[in-house]
Amino acid sequence: MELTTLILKLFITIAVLVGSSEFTLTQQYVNIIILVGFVIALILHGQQTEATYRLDFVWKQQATEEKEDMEHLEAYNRKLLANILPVHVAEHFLNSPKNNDELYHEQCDFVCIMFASIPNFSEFYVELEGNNEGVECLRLLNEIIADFDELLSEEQFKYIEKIKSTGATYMAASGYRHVTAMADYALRLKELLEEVNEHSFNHFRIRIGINVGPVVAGVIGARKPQYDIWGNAVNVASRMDSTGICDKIQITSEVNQILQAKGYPTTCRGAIEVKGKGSMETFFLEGPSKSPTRPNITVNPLANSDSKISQFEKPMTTVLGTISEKN
Ligand SMILES: Nc1ncnc2c1ncn2[C@@H]1O[C@H](COP(=O)(O)OP(=O)(O)OP(=O)(O)O)[C@@H](O)[C@H]1O
Repeated sequence: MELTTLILKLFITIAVLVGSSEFTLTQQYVNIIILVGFVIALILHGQQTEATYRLDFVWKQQATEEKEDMEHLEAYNRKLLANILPVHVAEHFLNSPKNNDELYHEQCDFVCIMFASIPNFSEFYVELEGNNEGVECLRLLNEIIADFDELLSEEQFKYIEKIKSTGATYMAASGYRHVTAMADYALRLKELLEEVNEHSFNHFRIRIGINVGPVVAGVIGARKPQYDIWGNAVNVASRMDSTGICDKIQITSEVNQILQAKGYPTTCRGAIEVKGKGSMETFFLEGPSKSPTRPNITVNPLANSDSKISQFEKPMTTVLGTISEKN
């Protein structure tokens, strides 16, 4: 603005001088050339300023778009990670420094572990031309596992964490306050498979085992991290499944003690031989709790007072089978 005023003033001064008789014709030409040069310089300056402003605007817009893209990517990565790992573990990895190769592990004093298998799925799985070399069988298994996953998004099961599914075996865990939720979940799995059988005209049978005890939780692998739990309590839970009976939920005496106190009907199976454990008395969970008002917190006869609250106490977001389901 100031520059424009200055130029105008200069123009007027020159015009006055040009008009005066003191100036010769040559001087007048020189002055006109100077004036024209000045005007051209002014126009060029104006254009340059406008170009700079435009460029600045485009860069700012690009920076905003890139920032938004980065934010979307970060949110997407968080979602992906939350599908693979429990939320608190995913947070740990997101907040830890890059190239952190340290093994992530946690000692959990008391966890409820469940294994649920469909033993006769292997009979159903056949690779034939008619079923797209077995793909149709896998499609049905995927639907069953996705239904099991979907159940976990219900409010009452939010403290249950899916650990993994291996073939036709589904593994989940919960904190010590949620043994009853795990029992309810196991009962729902049975109902769900019955519904699947009705709709698909199949005769799948489910066999479930539940145990409680201390575990070590950790993440194995860097490029394809897998969250898992290990320990004798996990082995016994797996044995409760593998030594179980189809359509039954086999539980250890510790689980039985907790569930009975909460009004769940159970029956004693008697002593069975468990590899690595010898003879174990086990029980079957027969149905839902008969207690009308069942408090959320389960009194745990095994937990000592200074027992650490495991990470399973934290509510987990739904862990769905396929990544795309959550996005
Ligand atoms: N984190 C886990 N995920 C899946 N399965 C597990 C896990 N930990 C233990 N198991 C299963 O628990 C079962 C009992 O384990 P254990 O170590 O007592 O026996 P094993 O001799 O290694 O197993 P097996 O007799 O099946 O060969 C095994 O079948 C094992 O696959």
